[in-house]
Amino acid sequence: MTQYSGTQHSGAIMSVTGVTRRFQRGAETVLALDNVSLELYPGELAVAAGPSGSGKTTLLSLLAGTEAADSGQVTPLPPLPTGVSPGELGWPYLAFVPQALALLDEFTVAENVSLPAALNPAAASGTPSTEELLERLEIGHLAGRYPSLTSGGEQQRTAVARALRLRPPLLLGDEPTGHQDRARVALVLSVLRLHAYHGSAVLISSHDPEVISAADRVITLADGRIVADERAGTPASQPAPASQQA
Ligand SMILES: Nc1ncnc2c1ncn2[C@@H]1O[C@H](COP(=O)(O)OP(=O)(O)OP(=O)(O)O)[C@@H](O)[C@H]1O
Repeated sequence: MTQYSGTQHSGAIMSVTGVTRRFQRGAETVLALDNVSLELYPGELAVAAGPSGSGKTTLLSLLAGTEAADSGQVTPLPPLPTGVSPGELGWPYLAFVPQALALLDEFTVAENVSLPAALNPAAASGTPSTEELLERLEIGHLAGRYPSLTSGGEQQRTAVARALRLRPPLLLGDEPTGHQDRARVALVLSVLRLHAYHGSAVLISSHDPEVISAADRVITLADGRIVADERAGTPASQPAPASQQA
C-alpha cells in the first residue's frame, strides 16, 4: 500500500474537514474524533480500521448524519445533493448499515429490503430488485420471515441488502461483516466490492484482517485520529475476480 493524500484529490463525493467529536463521561471528556479530515471517492471500497474505541463508529455515524460533530464539517459533494447535511440525504443517496442494523421487526425480511424503494418509488427504477438482492446475499429463502426469527448473520445481510436496494452513490457500513462466517464475509465483501465497481463510494469499518486486506483503501484510526490512510496498488475501478462476485 502507498500513503494516500486523499484530501488532495478532486472528484470526492463526501468531504470531512477538521471534525472533532467529544463525549462526556462523568467528569471525563472523551475525544472520540480529534480533528479528522478525509474524502471519500466513487469507485472505492474503503475500510476504517483501528482498535476498539479508536473512533470508527463515531466517524461512520458522523458521515451518515446520525451524530453531529462538535466542530468541523461533513460536506456532501456531487453527485450527492449539496447544501444539505448528511442526515438529510436519504436512501437514494446515502445508505447506512449501522452496527445495530435498525431492521423493522413488524416487517418481513423482504419488506425491510424493499423499504427504501417503497419510500422513494421514483428512485427505484433501474435498481436491483429485492428478490435479486436477497438471492445474492443468500437470504432468498427467508423473504417472508420476520427478522427476529432469523440469525444475526442473516439480519446483517438483510441490512446490507436494504442498503443496496436503491444503488446509492454512498454506502456506509459499521462492521457489516461482523456476524458472518468466513464464506459469508467473502460474500458480503464481494457484493460491496461490486457496488463500488459500479461507481459508488463504500466505507465500512472492520477489525477483520480479511476485510482489511480486500480493501482498496485502509483508513487507520487510533485514539480518534487518522494515523494512516493507504491505498492498495490496484485501482478501485478494476473488477473483483469473477469468483468473488455474487
Ligand atoms: N455515547 C458515548 N458516550 C461516551 N463515550 C462514547 C460514546 N460513544 C463512543 N464513546 C467513546 O468514544 C471513543 C470512540 O468510540 P467508537 O465507538 O467510535 O470506537 P470504535 O472504534 O467504533 O470501537 P469498536 O471497534 O469497539 O466499535 C471510545 O473511547 C468510546 O468509549
